[in-house]
Amino acid sequence: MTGRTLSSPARTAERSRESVVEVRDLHLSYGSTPVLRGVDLTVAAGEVVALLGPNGAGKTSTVEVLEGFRSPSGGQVRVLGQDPATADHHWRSRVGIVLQSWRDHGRWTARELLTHVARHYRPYDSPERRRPLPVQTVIDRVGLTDKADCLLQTLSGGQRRRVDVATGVLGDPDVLFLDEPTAGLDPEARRDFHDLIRRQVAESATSVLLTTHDLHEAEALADRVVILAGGRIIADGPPGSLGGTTLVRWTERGRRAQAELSPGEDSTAFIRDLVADPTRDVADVHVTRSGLQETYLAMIKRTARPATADTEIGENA
Ligand SMILES: Nc1ncnc2c1ncn2[C@@H]1O[C@H](COP(=O)(O)OP(=O)(O)OP(=O)(O)O)[C@@H](O)[C@H]1O
Repeated sequence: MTGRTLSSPARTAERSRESVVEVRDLHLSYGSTPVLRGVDLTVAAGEVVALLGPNGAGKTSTVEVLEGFRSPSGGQVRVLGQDPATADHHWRSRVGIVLQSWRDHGRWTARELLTHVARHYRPYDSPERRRPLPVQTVIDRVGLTDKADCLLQTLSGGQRRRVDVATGVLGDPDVLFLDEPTAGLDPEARRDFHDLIRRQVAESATSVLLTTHDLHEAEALADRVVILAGGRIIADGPPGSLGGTTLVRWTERGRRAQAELSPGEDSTAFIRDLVADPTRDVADVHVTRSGLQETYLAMIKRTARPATADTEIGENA
């Protein structure tokens, strides 16, 4: 495995929390084409995890396996303690899903659709977990108050996406899978969505796994960012641990020098010591900080090279 992983104390702390999603050595092929080649992934109770990766990396495929909509070629998958492929209706009532594509309910209003879906959650209501949430509450939370009684086919793409999200949270899920939930949303709707997810996690300790191409969203929302590329997880850690390297460049006795500091290192102290050292003739100090975006792009680029060789092996197999 290439790329960065969580430091071991953080990983140990995370493992000690109850795992709501547990994936070990997940393999998935379409025909003879392997897409997932040994994915390991955990989501702890109440944790928000963002799954990142380039187009075609296998994010949707992974989420579909976790939802029980697609059978893996190999590996172990547990969601809320059960195998999604064989889990029962009670399990399904505890899982919220927002797929990438719309369902076709254009001649219904948002309220009609949500009222219809809400009925399916009623048998799973309990004093500990009231299911479903009141339809009007969900409508208000996703910012559809003014559009709740309009036909879905008259709503904009972003408004329809809000309906999808509303459907996903209606059952007050224990775990919520969201496939590119904010694609096509305007900045205000995106912020509303982030607030909705934070509230869902705070009030119901819902665990969330979302796929996104928006690195700012991952940084803003996720406790942990997981990067999928070349069929494997190439990085896994809090957003701050995956970005934030600092490149310090300077000239010393007329020659160029540089140092790359990792996120935990104190760059201010490094620079202070550098310029204070009387034995070194340091000048022209430049500091560049890289965020998650730079780290992500560098990791994807590094992974792209061996992945080409892997593909050839896979095709010959
Ligand atoms: N039903 C299918 N049959 C054959 N190949 C498929 C099928 N679904 C997906 N694939 C292929 O599997 C790979 C992974 O697709 P997937 O949709 O899981 O990727 P993704 O990471 O979600 O991509 P994106 O970011 O573009 O949504 C792609 O190469 C895709 O063409």
